Amino acid sequence: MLKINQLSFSYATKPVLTDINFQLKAGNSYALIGASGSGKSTLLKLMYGLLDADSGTVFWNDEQILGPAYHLVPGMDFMKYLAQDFDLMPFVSVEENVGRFLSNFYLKEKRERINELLTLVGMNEFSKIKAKFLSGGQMQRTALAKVLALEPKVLLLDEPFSHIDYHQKTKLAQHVFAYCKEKGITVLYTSHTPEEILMFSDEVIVMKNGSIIEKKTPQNIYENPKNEYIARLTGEVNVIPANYMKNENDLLLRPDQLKVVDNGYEAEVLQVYYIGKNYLLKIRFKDLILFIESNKKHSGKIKFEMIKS
Ligand SMILES: Nc1ncnc2c1ncn2[C@@H]1O[C@H](COP(=O)(O)OP(=O)(O)OP(=O)(O)O)[C@@H](O)[C@H]1O
Repeated sequence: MLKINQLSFSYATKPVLTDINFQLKAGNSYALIGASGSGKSTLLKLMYGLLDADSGTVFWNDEQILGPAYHLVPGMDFMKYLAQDFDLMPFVSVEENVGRFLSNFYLKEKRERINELLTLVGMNEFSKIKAKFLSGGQMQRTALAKVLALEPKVLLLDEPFSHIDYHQKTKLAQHVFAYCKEKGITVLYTSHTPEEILMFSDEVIVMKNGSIIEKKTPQNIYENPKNEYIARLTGEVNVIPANYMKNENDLLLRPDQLKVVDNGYEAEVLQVYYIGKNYLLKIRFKDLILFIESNKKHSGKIKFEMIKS
C-alpha cells in the first residue's frame, strides 16, 4: 500500500500542493487527472523523492520515501518514475538505455529481458539505434521499457503515451497495463486523454489547484461526476441549470444522455460533427448551447429528451 499523508509543498513561496491525502492499493492502476498546472507532476516528483515536502509523508508499506535533503541519489529501487522529458542517454543505443539498471553479471538473462521489454513496447527493430536519432514516440516507448526493466513495485508515469500517435497508443497502453496487472505493479499515471483515463484505471484521482477533490472508479467519475470541472476532464458534458427543466439541481449530462425523439423539448440544430459511427449535434435549446449524440444527421428543428433524470 502506498500512503500519502497530509502532504504539502511550495515552490519558493508559492504553495502548489495543499494537504494531500490518499492511498493506493498494491497492484491497482490509478489515473491522476486535473487541469494544467493543478500540481500532478509536482505530486509525482514528491512521491518519487525528487523534492522535499514542506510537511507530510509518503510511505510504501513501512518504508518512508524522503526527498533530496535525505538522499544523495533520489528514488528507491522498488519505485520508478517516467518524467515527461524521458531521461534517456542520447548517445547510447535503445537496448543500452533499457538495460541501464540491469546487472551485467548474467548477460544472457539481461539480453532476454531487454528483448522482452522491447517487444512489449514495440521497439525491437530499433534496438541498436542511438536514442538521439529516435522520434518522440520512439523515445517514449524506450523510456517506458527502461522504467519497467527492474520490475518495480510502483510506477509513476507522467503522461506516458503523450507522444504516441492515436492509432498505436491504445495498443501500447493495453500491453503496458496488462503487463503491470500481471506482475502486480501499482501504477499512478497522469493523462489528459479521456479514453486513457477511463480504460486503464481502477480508480481516478482528481486534482484541482493543488488539492485532491475526488477519488472514484472511472465509471462513477464518467457517469455521475460531482461537478462540471470533473466531468469535463473525462469528456464532453452539457450543463443544464436547475430552472430549465424543473430540476432541483443543475444537471450534468453527457451527449449520449440526451436523445432525439418525436415528442420532447424543442431545439434547433446549429452544427453537425461526424464522430465515427454517430453524429454530435450542436443544438440551441432556449438560450443554452448543448451537444447531443445521434445516429442521424439532423438539421433544422428537432425534439429531444433526457435519458437520465
Ligand atoms: N520548478 C518550478 N518552479 C516554480 N513553479 C513551478 C515549477 N514547476 C511547476 N511549477 C508551478 O507549479 C504548479 C503545478 O505545476 P505542475 O507541473 O505540477 O502541474 P501539472 O498539473 O502537472 O500540469 P500539466 O498537466 O500541464 O503537466 C504550476 O503553477 C507551475 O507553474
